[in-house]
Amino acid sequence: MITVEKLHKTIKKRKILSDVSFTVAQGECIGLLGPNGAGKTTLIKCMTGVLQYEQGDITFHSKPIAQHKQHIGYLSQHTDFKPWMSCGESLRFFGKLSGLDAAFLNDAIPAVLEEIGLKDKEGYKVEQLSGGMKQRLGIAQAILHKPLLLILDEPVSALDPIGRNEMKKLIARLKKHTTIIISTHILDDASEFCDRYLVIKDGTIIGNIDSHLQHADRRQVLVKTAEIPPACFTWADTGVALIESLSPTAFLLTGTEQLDLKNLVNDLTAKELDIMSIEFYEKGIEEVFLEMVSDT
Ligand SMILES: Nc1ncnc2c1ncn2[C@@H]1O[C@H](COP(=O)(O)OP(=O)(O)OP(=O)(O)O)[C@@H](O)[C@H]1O
Repeated sequence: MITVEKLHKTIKKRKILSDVSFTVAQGECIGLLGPNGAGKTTLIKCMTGVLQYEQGDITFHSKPIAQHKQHIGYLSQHTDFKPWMSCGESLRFFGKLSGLDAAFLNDAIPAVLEEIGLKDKEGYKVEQLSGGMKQRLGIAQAILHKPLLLILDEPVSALDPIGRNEMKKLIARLKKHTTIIISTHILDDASEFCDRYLVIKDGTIIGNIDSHLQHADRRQVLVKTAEIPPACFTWADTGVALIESLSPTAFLLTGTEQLDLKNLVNDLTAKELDIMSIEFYEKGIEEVFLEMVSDT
């Protein structure tokens, strides 16, 4: 379990993080979301010990997180590999810096390169790698020592759709045995592997979105019809206050209070509307996020 409690961080006399508190349970995969400049990277740097903070506590299994550095894997926003080094040399260099011994690295490097889809690239120079490949090498460096906690700062930002897809599969594999915190702006991808999201804005956590919760607003119903409703059709007397046409055959209905799906189906069928599907409207993570950051 990771606990961040009342964290405050000031940079150049400017408050960057203010009273940040949250917990992450073992095995959870948490998405850290927020607009540009919200403080995500600063928070991550405080958690990984890259930055000091003037107030607050960060603990991992009840001990200061600084005592668990060997259990943390970190992919920074900008990887810092030397272009003239090969992938294998780079991993060996960072592995040695982390105190990993040569015998361990001999086995671990080919295995991790295979895991992240850079098999056979051990001898490739970093300067020969694409941006996406470099980002994958960054992940390799972060997971080389088999960390218990993996913190990834925008791991998919430089990847093409194929690379993103591979990354999603990799994260899905890693989350089986690793607690993961991911900062990302690519919310649709994150929704495939995150259990929960922390939303940060102006250095403060403004909300927590549980991805298992259905973001359905029971006042909103999405109706799709088999055909364009006839000109004589009217939505009147169905208890619906607002109708938004999303397409000629898709309508978002909003009631002043919770809508009763069964009554609505009966009313619309009585009006001979040819319903193809009807369901409570479920907001996507992006829509929920945008509402949160614009409301506060
Ligand atoms: N070394 C620094 N000196 C001055 N200001 C800084 C420094 N590092 C960060 N900041 C400021 O702190 C704020 C938070 O930055 P941070 O990089 O943590 O945000 P972020 O949420 O990660 O943004 P992004 O999504 O754009 O990466 C920004 O206003 C940034 O300008």
